[in-house]
Amino acid sequence: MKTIDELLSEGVTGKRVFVRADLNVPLDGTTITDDGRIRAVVPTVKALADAGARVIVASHLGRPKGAPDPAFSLAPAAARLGELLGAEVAFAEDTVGTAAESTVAGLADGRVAVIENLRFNAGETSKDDAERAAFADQLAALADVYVGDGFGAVHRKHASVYDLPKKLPHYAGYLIATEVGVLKKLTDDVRRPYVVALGGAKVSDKLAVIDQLLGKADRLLIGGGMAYTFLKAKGYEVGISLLQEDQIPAVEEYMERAEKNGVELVLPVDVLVSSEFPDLKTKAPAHPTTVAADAIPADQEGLDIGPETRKLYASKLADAATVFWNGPMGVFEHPDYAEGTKAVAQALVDAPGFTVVGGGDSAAAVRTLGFDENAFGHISTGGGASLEYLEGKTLPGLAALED
Ligand SMILES: Nc1ncnc2c1ncn2[C@@H]1O[C@H](COP(=O)(O)OP(=O)(O)OP(=O)(O)O)[C@@H](O)[C@H]1O
Ligand SMILES: O=C(O)[C@H](O)COP(=O)(O)O
Repeated sequence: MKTIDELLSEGVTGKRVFVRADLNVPLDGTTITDDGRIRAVVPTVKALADAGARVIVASHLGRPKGAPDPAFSLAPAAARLGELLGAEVAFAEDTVGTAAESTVAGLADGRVAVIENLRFNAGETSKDDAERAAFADQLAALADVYVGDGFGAVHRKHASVYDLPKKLPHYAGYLIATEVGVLKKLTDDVRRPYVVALGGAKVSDKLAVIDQLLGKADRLLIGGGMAYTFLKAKGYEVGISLLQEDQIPAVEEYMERAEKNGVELVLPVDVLVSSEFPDLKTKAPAHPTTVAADAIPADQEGLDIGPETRKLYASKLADAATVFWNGPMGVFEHPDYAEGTKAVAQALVDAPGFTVVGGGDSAAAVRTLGFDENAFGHISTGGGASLEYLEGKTLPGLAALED
């Protein structure tokens, strides 16, 4: 993989450099609630700009349906990037076409532009190779060189991640180099006990990872939205909790295999439930009830792990030599459902070993709940991406940079 340092030594003055970042930050309306992913790409953007490149920063945000949707505009992220760089950042209101072309044409050497959300275009995420390649051609027309630095999205076979680097000279940015360097430590010679904690909401994406982790981790702690498919597979009723019904047979097999292989698969023993998802805007009191994991009422959903589970998970992390944690334990954005995530974060801080937190929302949770970033071994910008890396999968965005 060629790195950005090689690009810089070749000289970039006046070159149009396309930086594929992951600016998929949590938003409350147009307010960014955690700018960690923007800060993470600053070293790459700054180095290129300082060397006289014309920098085009591109990213996805959320999961719009292949068409413009103002709720997912990158305009707030562009403004924040400008503040962090201490320089004006131009914003193109379209990803490709006239608006993007004229913004890029107007860039002076050493200046930066952000183009609108890549996923406003169906070609970005298309499963059709030709459609993706056609969109990548449009993106390629904007630039001379490609720098991949959106670690959080390298597991996606998307046009800007996988197809575009094939069309331009390509290099890995500083963030990707750092992330891969740290995660490699967890795949090469991991110190034991190795404990993995999994939660969050992208259940279908992340359940498959457990298949591989069963051969690697000593203990798996399951929380967040992920837990209810396990509880259901155990024969419990989960009410209206997040559930991946089609994965139940796979989860049953994971539980059997864990037992056979001597991997501790730890599930919640109690959960906080409510009949309503909380209002994350007003943060109005949600008045949840604590119930045993096998007593979730039919009309209620589990939204955090309960107090006994918090203690149990803390005890399972207390002697860990290596920890990887992805996915909040509950809907931490609401104070009534933040205690589970706080307890696991605190247990990582207290654990004697090397701790890695991965994921956009997991990293945001750690910071917004008031933890010191330096208390963790590494905070990765990638959730699904880091899990798939640990799984040993070939990640499209890394493979494309290696080619
Ligand atoms: N029990 C639950 N029910 C519904 N949503 C939940 C539950 N527990 C956690 N969540 C939600 O999960 C979301 C985060 O999940 P996600 O899988 O996106 O994690 P992540 O750290 O951002 O990883 P990635 O980077 O892959 O997106 C949070 O917004 C949180 O509110
Ligand atoms: O949040 C993430 O994990 C990355 O930005 C990738 O987003 P995605 O899961 O919507 O592809």
